[in-house]
Amino acid sequence: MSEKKPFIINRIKSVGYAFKGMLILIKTEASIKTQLCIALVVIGAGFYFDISKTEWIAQIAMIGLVLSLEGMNTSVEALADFIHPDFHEKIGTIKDVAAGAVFIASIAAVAIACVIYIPKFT
Ligand SMILES: Nc1ncnc2c1ncn2[C@@H]1O[C@H](COP(=O)(O)OP(=O)(O)OP(=O)(O)O)[C@@H](O)[C@H]1O
Repeated sequence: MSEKKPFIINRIKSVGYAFKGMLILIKTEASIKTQLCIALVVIGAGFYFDISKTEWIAQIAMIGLVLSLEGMNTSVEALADFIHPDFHEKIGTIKDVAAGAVFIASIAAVAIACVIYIPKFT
């Protein structure tokens, strides 16, 4: 806690910590790297097919949702491993549920990609 510093300084420091966390995710997590590659391909497809403003909004929102949930999933996994490094049924369930959240968002992202891009091929 850094309560004595001015509000704005604390906010800037928090953004710095968040940025550091994002870099750690991108540098160390294979799943985030994979999701980022998919995001770049889909962004490229967006420019190639000249998708509409509404389609860009849906696409950017889904990319943000999947990447941020993937980050939260990584954080839950790290926390679970730190708290309980040994095998435990509950840890397994906790990790499965966190992964399940990413899966739900991924299904929605694929569905939105189908809605946007399938008509471009027909
Ligand atoms: N300590 C544990 N106790 C019980 N089951 C576990 C434990 N650790 C992992 N598991 C099981 O293995 C699965 C994969 O866990 P793990 O931590 O390896 O995640 P991962 O999906 O491989 O993550 P990443 O892709 O980031 O490496 C979990 O969803 C859970 O079912």
